[in-house]
Amino acid sequence: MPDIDKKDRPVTSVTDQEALDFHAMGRPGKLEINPTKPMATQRDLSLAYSPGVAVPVKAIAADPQTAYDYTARGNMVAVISNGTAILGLGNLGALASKPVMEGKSVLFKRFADVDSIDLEIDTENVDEFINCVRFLGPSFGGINLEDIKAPDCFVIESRLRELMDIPVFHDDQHGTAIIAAAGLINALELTGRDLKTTKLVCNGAGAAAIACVELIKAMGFAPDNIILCDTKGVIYQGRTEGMNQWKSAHAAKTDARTLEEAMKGADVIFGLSQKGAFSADMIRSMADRPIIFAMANPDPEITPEEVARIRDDAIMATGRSDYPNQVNNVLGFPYIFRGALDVRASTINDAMKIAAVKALANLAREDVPDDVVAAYQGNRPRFGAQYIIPVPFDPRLISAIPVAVAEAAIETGVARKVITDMAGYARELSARRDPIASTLASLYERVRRRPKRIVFAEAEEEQVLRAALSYANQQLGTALLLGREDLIRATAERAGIDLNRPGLEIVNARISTRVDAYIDYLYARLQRHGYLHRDAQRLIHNDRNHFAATMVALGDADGMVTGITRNYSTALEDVRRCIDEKPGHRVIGVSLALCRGRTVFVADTAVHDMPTAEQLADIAEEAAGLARRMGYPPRVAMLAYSTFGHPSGERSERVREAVKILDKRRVDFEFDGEMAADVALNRKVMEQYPFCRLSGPANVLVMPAFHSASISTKMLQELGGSTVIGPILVGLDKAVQITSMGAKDSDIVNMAAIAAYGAGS
Ligand SMILES: NC(=O)C1=CN([C@@H]2O[C@H](COP(=O)(O)OP(=O)(O)OC[C@H]3O[C@@H](n4cnc5c(N)ncnc54)[C@H](OP(=O)(O)O)[C@@H]3O)[C@@H](O)[C@H]2O)C=CC1
Ligand SMILES: CC(=O)C(=O)O
Ligand SMILES: [Mg+2]
Repeated sequence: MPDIDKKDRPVTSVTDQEALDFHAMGRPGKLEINPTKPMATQRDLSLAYSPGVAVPVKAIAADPQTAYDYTARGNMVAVISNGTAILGLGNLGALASKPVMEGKSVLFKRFADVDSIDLEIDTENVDEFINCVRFLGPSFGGINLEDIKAPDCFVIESRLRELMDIPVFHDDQHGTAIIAAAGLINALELTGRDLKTTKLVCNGAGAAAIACVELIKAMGFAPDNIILCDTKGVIYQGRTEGMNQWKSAHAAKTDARTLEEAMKGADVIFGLSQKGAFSADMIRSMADRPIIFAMANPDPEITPEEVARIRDDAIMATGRSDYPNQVNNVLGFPYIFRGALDVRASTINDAMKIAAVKALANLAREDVPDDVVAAYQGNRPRFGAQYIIPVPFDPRLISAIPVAVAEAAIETGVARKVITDMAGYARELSARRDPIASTLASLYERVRRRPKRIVFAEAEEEQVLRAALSYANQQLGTALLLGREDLIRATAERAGIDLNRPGLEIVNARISTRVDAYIDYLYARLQRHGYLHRDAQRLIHNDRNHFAATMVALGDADGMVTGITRNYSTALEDVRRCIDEKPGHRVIGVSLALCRGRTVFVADTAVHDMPTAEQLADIAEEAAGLARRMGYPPRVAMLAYSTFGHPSGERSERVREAVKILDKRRVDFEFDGEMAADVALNRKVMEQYPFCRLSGPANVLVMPAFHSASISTKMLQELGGSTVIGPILVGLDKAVQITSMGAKDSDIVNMAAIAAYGAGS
């Protein structure tokens, strides 16, 4: 059934060195802590600390529930491990588990806006561990236990659940079980199987495996149809070696003694064990249309390619994000805790888990709406063998799962706060999620499906080489490294970059056979602009930007990225000598500012110094077009210092005029102005102008001039903690992106991917 062709193969998305560099870059690790209140003045200090802080102290002492109102507790989850079962890597200790735990904390924030901190506890003694965690209750709204080996994890979790009055949830058990159960329900439906008669083998009898088996039994799976295996083989009734009470509870009445024997004729196999545990023969021996969930991380028990070589009727899932059907607890824990925290649940009970299973399974069966297609690489997936479970970047997860979990908590009486307006709650949840991550992820995915040849015009620079390597490693296409070969090789050697890997090609301008064609092309364009033939020769021979842009213009590359060694406007002038604007378009720069869950497009941040009214209208059209292509229905605010005529002034006139021009052009997006930035961005302030035609806060801000665009985006970045991507060049006839000088390798690769996307991926 799965059609594993080239595009579905896992991309070796990162090298070991890249992973280390990523973690070491900037502030080491993946987390930092930021205050949520101003701490600038004497008054702030008096409120936040002594004497003001005494007031909430007394309020909490009088009524502990008010801790949810006056402290961060209600949105704070601890991710706690002792590192005894780190992914499928085994017991590597508390300290080594820190990157995974920081990662889980980041995922809490990224996907569900839950604040989270990792705590690594350096003991394998169960009692010590419990004692360490049990007293942390006042600090957190929930405890997410992670990567603790079985059977210790069962004792730890159940004792902590008794001792603490906040949710304690061992993610490897219940998170995994919830996702696996949701995927299984859908796979059974697709293969026409009945829960009660399906035969399942689960390889692994640890934390994840035992929880999966318990949950699916609770959902109606016949206990006699399940066989568990561990390193000693089948867990059968009467076995004594390597047993514990949790394994015994699931010991099967069977003559099978090995995994190989157990798998003969099985309908479903769960792998929650170790890399490579399933052989080709085992897969071959399964029933027709088998369901194979190889969930070990980072490497599955068997890969989808291996399965595809053996049979074509399987439904295949792994724990990885680089294959279809990712069965991984990342789909669960952020959202389950979100729902539990929002109703101040005292626990996460079975009803809440089953509600999450159903919500997840149902979501995969729903039609994927237009505004979500971006999360699915631009393709609209349909419920089927290659799509049994939503992808982690599906923006619907944030509203679907927490609502189901919160409702179940309220119904079962474990909620300490009742939400009555569930529809309003769902809307609030959606607003917590910033869609840019999905946008960028889907942009990368689209490029991966239609890879492009991108010239990296400054390939003698180390960060450009790193970006090129990352571009190739992520299978976005071929990175053409433009520069002097000896210098590129010297830089690569210094940086430890292997230039022989596929996807990297050096283009040595000096010996290129295309030089004459490039000179002729450039001379033909520039001869009536005061350039001699030898000027064109000089530009092609000596200037990387002209060479690269001409390569793109003549179709020898799909796009280019430059900007590290030359300021933006100079690089743009170089490019414009070689490439025109797209007919009917205007070249502008648009910056994406991502701030506190919001994304705004700011234009023009690159080209027009003091645009005329006509040019402002063009800028609005170009920026709205980009926003729409990136999945945001544009709401354009034409910004000025004044709002709808007040205070009046000559500088706002241009902006008012631009609005009239857009009216005349009958453009197909929302726009209004002139207005000040607070009116554009703040719903409450906008409500003071009931005639304003924007249906909500603007997401495209057209600035009255280059200086205001540039100053405001840079201030957002430096003072507002925003991430700013761009300026992204739009309106050119070919795909060219220019980074800022000194951009990091990750910025450069983003721009290269945006160029590749612009080239028609
Ligand atoms: N996709 C996902 O979301 C998740 C995947 N996992 C993966 O599941 C695996 C197990 O994790 P977890 O349950 O936390 O770890 P545990 O340490 O609690 O359990 C590991 C279990 O796997 C068994 N096992 C190990 N190697 C083999 C093998 N070659 N054949 C049969 N059984 C084997 C062990 O057997 P024994 O009892 O004999 O020692 C043990 O029962 C890991 O690879 C992990 O990455 C875990 C959580 C989530
Ligand atoms: C995904 C996860 O939690 C694990 O593999 O342990
Ligand atoms: Mg884990």
